[in-house]
Amino acid sequence: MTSKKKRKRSTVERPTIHPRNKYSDNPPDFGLLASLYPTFEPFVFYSRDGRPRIDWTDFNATRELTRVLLHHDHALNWWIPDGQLCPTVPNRSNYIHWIEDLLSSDILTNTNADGNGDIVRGFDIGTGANCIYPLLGASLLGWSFVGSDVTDVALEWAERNVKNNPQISDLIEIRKVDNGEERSNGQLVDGESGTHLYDIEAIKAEPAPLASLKLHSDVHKSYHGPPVLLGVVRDGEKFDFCMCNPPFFETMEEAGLNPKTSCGGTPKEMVCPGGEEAFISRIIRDSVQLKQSFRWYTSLVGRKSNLKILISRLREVGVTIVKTTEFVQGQTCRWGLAWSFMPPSRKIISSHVAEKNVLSFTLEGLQRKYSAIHVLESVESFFCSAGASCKSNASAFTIDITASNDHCDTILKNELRDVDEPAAFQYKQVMSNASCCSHLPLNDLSFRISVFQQIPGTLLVRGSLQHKESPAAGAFSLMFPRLEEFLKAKFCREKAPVDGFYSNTAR
Ligand SMILES: C[S@@+](CC[C@H](N)C(=O)[O-])C[C@H]1O[C@@H](n2cnc3c(N)ncnc32)[C@H](O)[C@@H]1O
Repeated sequence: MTSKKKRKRSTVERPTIHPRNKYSDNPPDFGLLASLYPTFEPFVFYSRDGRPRIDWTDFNATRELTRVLLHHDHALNWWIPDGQLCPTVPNRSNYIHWIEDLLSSDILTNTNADGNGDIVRGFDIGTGANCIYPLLGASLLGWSFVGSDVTDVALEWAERNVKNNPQISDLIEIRKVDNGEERSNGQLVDGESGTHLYDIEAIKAEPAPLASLKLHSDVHKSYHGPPVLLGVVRDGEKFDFCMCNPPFFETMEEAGLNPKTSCGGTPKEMVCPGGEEAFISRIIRDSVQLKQSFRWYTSLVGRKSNLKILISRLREVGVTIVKTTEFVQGQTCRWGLAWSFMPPSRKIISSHVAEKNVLSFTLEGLQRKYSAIHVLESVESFFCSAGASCKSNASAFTIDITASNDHCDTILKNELRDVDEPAAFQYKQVMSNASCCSHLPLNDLSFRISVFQQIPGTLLVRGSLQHKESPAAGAFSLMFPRLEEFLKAKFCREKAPVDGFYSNTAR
């Protein structure tokens, strides 16, 4: 086995996780679970360093892991049929804890859905056969749920998973979404036609006149599928929140199958026309009608470019608040998006300064021959060529960089000579460069660049400043766009479709 293939267990490699997550201090111990659960034991093997592992590309192994974790740590009985989307328990728990944070924050006036301050009531849009969010929310926090879905298999298995847990079954209702043509609130709905945690944005949106529900951005992607909230939420119902892990993709090819994991997922679970942008836009449109029926509307978002589009839609419809968070899960990054129409209970102060400490961009439409490791090497050459010190961790896909004032100055004063020369990457001096920064603060700048795979052909590059209060933070903000420019020029020059996967940088 090469050294690259050896994956070291370290705090960097472990998914960053919510501090209240059961697994934040105690990641699942496969060895212990194998000794306790004979059905799990055949899936565990030991690598040369003696650590117990499972084959993440084996659906049966990931499903059995989820089953034993839910049993061992949450006292839940659970199962799904072959091929259905298999949730990872630590990751799904992060979303639950983020909602818990939203509900307990003093951002909104603190009246809960049932008005008596007791039971939290949630709505899980597309609960799936696995019914994971209601099961976790009910067992961890005593929340009650309506879990909706459209497919027979999801409804049947979600019901089974609820009934097999009598201790919480009273808390969960599985609700069928009619897949036919129906009218709701006067709208025709088409029938047939998918850590750490920290806020990256907290904005108080300006209410906009709602003369029409037609959004400017509707020209991009629209949803033509079964009802989502409108027509599913009943008259007079109130909820504290809704949550959703939407069908992310527009086609099954786009969904690809991450060769590193096998979490299953049928086309009906993973795909919807218009992908997540269209699906979440429908939730937004429904929320405009349902307004204060929910205190918080939330959804997962799989692509950062969509997050930006969706935030601008929310600004258009006059929500009172938008919150976002980033869920880092191994090499995958997802975002949480939350909004409300409730009056905020206090003035929200923009976390603008904090945002500058974490910057990111996506590289979309990567040519097939390139992977995260090539991007990582180029990041290294970008900074090393300016003299900065770089310590890379290929297994965690990160590079820690320390740059002096002079190194930053070199980067900011220069432009790329030829991005096709990766090995001998050079800078060309441009003395008249207007954006150069020759009077940077003297402290060294330390930051980490991480590369995450989002979906096949799309990588997320994230830079995080190690010392948030560093006086050199401004230099970091100036250098990062240079890195983006460099990597995009090198890796995303070809915008042609690659195996059915299209770049959407122009959106
Ligand atoms: C990505 S899966 C999420 C399943 C589960 N919540 C999880 O996180 O593993 C998306 C689910 O949404 C369901 N779905 C698609 N359109 C829907 C709609 N209009 N209303 C409710 N569920 C829908 C699919 O059947 C699928 O079960």
